[in-house]
Amino acid sequence: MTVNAEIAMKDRKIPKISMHGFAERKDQIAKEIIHAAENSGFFILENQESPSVAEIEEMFALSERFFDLPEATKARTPFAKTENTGWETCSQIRPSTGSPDQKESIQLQYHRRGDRTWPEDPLIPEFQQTVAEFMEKTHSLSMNILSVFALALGFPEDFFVKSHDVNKSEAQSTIRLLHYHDITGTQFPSSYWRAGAHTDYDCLTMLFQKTGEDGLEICPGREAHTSFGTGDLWTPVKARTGEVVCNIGDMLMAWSDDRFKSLYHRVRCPGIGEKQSSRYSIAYFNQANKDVEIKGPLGKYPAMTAHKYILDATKRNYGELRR
Ligand SMILES: O=C(O)CCC(=O)C(=O)O
Ligand SMILES: [Fe+2]
Repeated sequence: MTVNAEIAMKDRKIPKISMHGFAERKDQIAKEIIHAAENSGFFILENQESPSVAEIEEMFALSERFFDLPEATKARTPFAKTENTGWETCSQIRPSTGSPDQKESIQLQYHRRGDRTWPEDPLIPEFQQTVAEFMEKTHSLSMNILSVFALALGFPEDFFVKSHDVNKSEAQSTIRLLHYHDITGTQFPSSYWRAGAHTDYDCLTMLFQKTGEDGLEICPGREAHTSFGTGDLWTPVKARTGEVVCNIGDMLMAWSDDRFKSLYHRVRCPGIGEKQSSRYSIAYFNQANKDVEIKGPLGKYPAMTAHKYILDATKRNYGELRR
């Protein structure tokens, strides 16, 4: 690659798509989304009606209150690999790095609210309701985007809406609140990351970030959902409260016979001299219900249930989960 091409990749703009007037401008917005999914894999939504900037800020404030709880309290809802729910800290070792992510996170599923996989109500009384409402809003926004993908693949418009029914017991969609610890004064070796390079294994991730809390980087150029190599040209994604960073996951890359790209991404560990205070983010992973069969229109890959797809991916990604 020429030097100029390398510079172009590093400075590459992530497409920004305004959701203003989605119902009236759907055809235009759909064109932009499909172009972004086929070419960049990552795109940023702005001006969506819901969740609003105020609702996103409220969700971040709640997340901060949760992570401020004592570790022993948070550990009462431990991460369960087979369920893909619960709280973990500095325990996820990505296959790409071999060192634990410098973060803590809690994963929750909508249909399981109120059971042992959610923190008990009295800890933060409004936690469950606020998180559930935020999930509902983010889910609806996700379904708008997934409907666009369904039509582009030749499926009925509600195809992915039906396969991502979060009210059913087979649901697998998950929200993940993330807190990257304050590491002020610590210089981690270069093999340490806040989140090591990985692809997401869902259909579509909706990521919320906070202005000033940068660090996310993406790597373009992945051609098959089964390939694990990464390039070394990373593009930073600026964090802005209110925007929704969308990225295609491996499940949709498989479902689209590799037409829509699921890219490697990572979160840098800032070094001494950089802003090393806490970073918060929120990810909503749209994952098809367990019993749904993933089968692309061209049949490039053998059909597989979404249950097996997620189980295989969690084994790969949490295989070395440290306890
Ligand atoms: O925190 C971020 O910005 C990215 C998180 C992420 O990629 C993930 O949890 O899969
Ligand atoms: Fe990710």
